[in-house]
Amino acid sequence: MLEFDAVRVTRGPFTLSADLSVPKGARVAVIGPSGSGKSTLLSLAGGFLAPDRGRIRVEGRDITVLPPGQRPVSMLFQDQNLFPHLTVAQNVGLGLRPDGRLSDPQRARVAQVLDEVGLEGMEDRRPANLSGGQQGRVALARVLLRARPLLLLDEAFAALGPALKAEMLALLGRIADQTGATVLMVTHDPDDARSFAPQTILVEGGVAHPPVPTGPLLDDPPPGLRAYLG
Ligand SMILES: Nc1ncnc2c1ncn2[C@@H]1O[C@H](COP(=O)(O)OP(=O)(O)OP(=O)(O)O)[C@@H](O)[C@H]1O
Repeated sequence: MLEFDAVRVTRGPFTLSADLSVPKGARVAVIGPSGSGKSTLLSLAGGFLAPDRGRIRVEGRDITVLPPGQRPVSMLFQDQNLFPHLTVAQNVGLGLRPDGRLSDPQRARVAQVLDEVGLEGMEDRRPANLSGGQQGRVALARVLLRARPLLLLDEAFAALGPALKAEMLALLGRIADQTGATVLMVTHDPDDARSFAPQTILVEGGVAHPPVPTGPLLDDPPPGLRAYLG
């Protein structure tokens, strides 16, 4: 369970309020017009931004003042957060030990998750020598290895073509099943929300609304969302 309890944050002239909870293991899309505060909501959960008011909890534990690295959270951005000078195996291994000094069992576990995401035989390559889809798999392998309770994606697959994006969403779904993670996914594509997320948080007019069923929301959107979806 992820809770935003009477959270409020101001960035210049912009204020976002969030008073909502997301059940454990849920898959939730975060949609809303550009500049409405979707990334702000994820930054609050990830610890990259501190609220002015309110508390944030994951599975009952107050994480409001914890730094990002100590939160039970993994976050994926569009650039996949890969280090160009490290190999695939080293990039994934960082999910277990930030200093990269893995024990033999940890190394075996890295090899296992690389197999699970279809990257067997690519352990020693560097990110520049991988396709976009393979880079996405490396990032997802790290998420799988970390197995944190909360997974945040900020338009992580927005740059991928439709077939590859569908493949990544399917892999993400398998990883979420395997780890039991709660997933919040910012997307501009209503089809992603429909296919991946039974629930959606609408961010609009300075408010992150509690999650509602995705289909009915998109079938009959409120005026602000309708204008944005076109
Ligand atoms: N570092 C910052 N400093 C001040 N204001 C910011 C900062 N980052 C974002 N904002 C403002 O906060 C508001 C919400 O931004 P946010 O990035 O959360 O929107 P978004 O819904 O993710 O937008 P988009 O869909 O375009 O990525 C915007 O009005 C933006 O101008």
